[in-house]
Amino acid sequence: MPLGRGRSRVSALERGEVEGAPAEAASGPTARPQTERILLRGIFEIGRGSCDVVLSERALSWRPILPERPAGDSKCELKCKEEFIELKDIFSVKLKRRCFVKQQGNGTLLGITLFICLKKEQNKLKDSTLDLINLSEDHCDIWFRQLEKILAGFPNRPKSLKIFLNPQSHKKEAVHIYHEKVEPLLKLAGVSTDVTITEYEGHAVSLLKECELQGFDGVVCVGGDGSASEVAHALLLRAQKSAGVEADHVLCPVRAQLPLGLIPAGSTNVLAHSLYGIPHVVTATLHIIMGHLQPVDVCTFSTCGKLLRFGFSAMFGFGGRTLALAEKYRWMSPNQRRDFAVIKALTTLKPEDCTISFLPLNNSQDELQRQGSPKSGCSDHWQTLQGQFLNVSIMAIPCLCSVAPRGLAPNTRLNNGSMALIIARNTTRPEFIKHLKRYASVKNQFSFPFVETYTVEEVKVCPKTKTSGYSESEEVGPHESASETSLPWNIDGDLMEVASEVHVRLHPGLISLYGGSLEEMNDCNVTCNCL
Ligand SMILES: Nc1ncnc2c1ncn2[C@@H]1O[C@H](COP(=O)(O)OP(=O)(O)OP(=O)(O)O)[C@@H](O)[C@H]1O
Repeated sequence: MPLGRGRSRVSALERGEVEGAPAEAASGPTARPQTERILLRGIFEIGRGSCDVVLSERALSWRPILPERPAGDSKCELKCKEEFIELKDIFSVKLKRRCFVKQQGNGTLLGITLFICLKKEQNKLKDSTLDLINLSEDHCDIWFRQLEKILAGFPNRPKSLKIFLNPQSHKKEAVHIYHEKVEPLLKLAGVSTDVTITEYEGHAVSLLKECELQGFDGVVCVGGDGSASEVAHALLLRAQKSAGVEADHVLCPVRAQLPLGLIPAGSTNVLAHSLYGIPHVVTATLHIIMGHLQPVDVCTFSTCGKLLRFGFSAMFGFGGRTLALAEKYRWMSPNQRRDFAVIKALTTLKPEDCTISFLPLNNSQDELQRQGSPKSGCSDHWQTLQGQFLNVSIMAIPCLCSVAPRGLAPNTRLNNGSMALIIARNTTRPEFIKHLKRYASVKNQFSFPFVETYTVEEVKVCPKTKTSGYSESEEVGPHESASETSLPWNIDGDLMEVASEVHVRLHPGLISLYGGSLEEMNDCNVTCNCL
């Protein structure tokens, strides 16, 4: 750790209550500034010894008080090392009291307990405590009030949350996960909650159309990708309605008014995994409590000029067919269903005949825009690919998941203002399987002659229908039912059957999610091999 001489960060936490070191406070290893104004100074027992404790504007630091020793005693110097935590890593403060069973009143004061967010390995966050022991009511009261005042001053930390919980997610454990792991931490942090248990698919959308959101600082979804993207979609629809924007034909959508937090409780948790670097419930909860906000790019998916939905990623071809098959076998367990669908889709592998047009993200084009040329006039920047494609992925976020720990689109970021367009042209089944297997390994999954990747801001995928060739913005014919002509799209894990061209546009930072950026994260360990 790059710390100043004789100063170390939160080692008392490592020694004390936290099992399984190493740990460091969530904001990372920065040195404590020396020029801060001191707010309070006093004596507390920390660990097993008395300490001189200083509360300054950004940190709480302490140094053991030791009896005087001859100068140059190196052991003594070592013991006198100052330790500190940054105040932004503290999420709650409580008075610590000893209460006996059936005791009336408050019990005997022991001191103050600070609740701290610690950063562990593999992007995990963990809650921990630091006890400042002092039996004086007056002394503790002054410190307690000052610390409470400081904690109330972090603007992004939510005080009240609207929570949507899908009881059917994954193995129907979302309710249990919420009550066991999420609710206690929210209570500890003093966050009030209003929980709605969804009753059917689309319930969150209809509730979010009408429900009162005034007084809430954020919305949280407890579930998998289907639920999470449904709530994100609903929040964005609501924002358009509030701003008087016609959502069906939205070109420049307005931002969601409230941030969204995701508690991973589904069978796939790609969104939460991409956001937190790990699909870990306590990590997700602590990001929400600490008010870590991350603007995230969102796509609009439209067909025939009408909005299908807001979303973060889509797959067409193999990815769409696999989901369509998995949905048919809902009675199987989520993992069985997924593996079975992958194998079935591989045995019936077939390419889609389509035209893909895309607008590459282009700096020179950005320059043109800055100089005043309208982007819509630059039609010659569009590029077109025509042919047979096994899979088309369009991803605004990296899409980390257990089968692709570095992400399905490892080169994109949550808010880099671009989407990854990844195309697998027609090839033999063994070659395509090799490409899929690479997602789980450290080798480059894109280094195949049939795979192409582009960084884009807009994409149109126009499938060729049996009856009428390429079906750009075409309504379904009189003798065709939508299901006969439509093709399956996987949009954020939700199945959408679309018959015509799908137009995908990127909207940078359209929603704020509680989480961290991938740059701050690390350790995307490659551990699995699904095929
Ligand atoms: N009470 C409910 N009964 C049935 N479906 C529901 C209910 N509440 C929500 N849903 C819908 O269930 C779908 C899937 O839920 P969710 O994503 O939470 O879990 P999952 O299927 O286990 O995970 P994933 O989508 O990540 O594979 C969502 O589209 C959501 O709209």
